[in-house]
Amino acid sequence: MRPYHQIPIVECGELLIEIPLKLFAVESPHPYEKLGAPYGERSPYYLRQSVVDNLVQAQNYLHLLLPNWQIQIFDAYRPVAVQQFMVDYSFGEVIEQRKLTEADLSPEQRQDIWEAVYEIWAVPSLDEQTPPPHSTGAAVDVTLVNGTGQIMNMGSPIDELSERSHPDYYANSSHPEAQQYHAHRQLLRDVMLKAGFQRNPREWWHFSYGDQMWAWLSNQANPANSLTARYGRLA
Ligand SMILES: C[C@@H](N)C(=O)N[C@H](C)C(=O)O
Ligand SMILES: [Zn+2]
Repeated sequence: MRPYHQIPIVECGELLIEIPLKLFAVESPHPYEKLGAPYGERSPYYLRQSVVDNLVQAQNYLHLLLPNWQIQIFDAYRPVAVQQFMVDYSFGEVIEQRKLTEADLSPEQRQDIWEAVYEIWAVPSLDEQTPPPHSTGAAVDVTLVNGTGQIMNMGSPIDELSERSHPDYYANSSHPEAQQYHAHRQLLRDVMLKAGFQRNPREWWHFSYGDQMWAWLSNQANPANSLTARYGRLA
């Protein structure tokens, strides 16, 4: 359980709709589809209606500052089966990086690897009270692309299992490159928050609107609020 799982979900029934991809840059091929994640008939490029509206708004704010830049969509809707697939895939990746063999793992090593995986991945829970954020259609993983179509360097790739994923990892560095990374992360955060999103405190790329994490972060930022989540799990 994470603290945000205490937030009640009052499902509003809003539709999951296709993201108008022609308005955005898009990571292609889709990073999890190319790994064989089991989307079935579903597409990752769907979000709840208000979440799409806010994403368009975020890009409009970006255009006021930098007319030719774009928000690049890395991932959006993620069925629980895909969440499970990605969690298992990441577990395997850590084993490989550490040059271990799954059959030989001690219980402590296994536990340590799961802790590393769940630092950035949500548990693929089927409990309706604790849905993975992306399975609600409220969460989106994004980055920035400049006017010449180059993906901005944020100082770490999306989904890296390391402290570099923390949004403020480069905040106090005196290195000019690191300051650039932080400036890019702040720009992305500023336009997304202005459009109503909240950012995951552990990941510079993960934003959501209307889910439990969003309500919890909004309530933390303003203790006078007692927001509930408007989106629960879809599948
Ligand atoms: C790992 C990253 N892509 C992500 O989406 N993390 C959040 C917490 C999630 O799994 O919902
Ligand atoms: Zn995410």
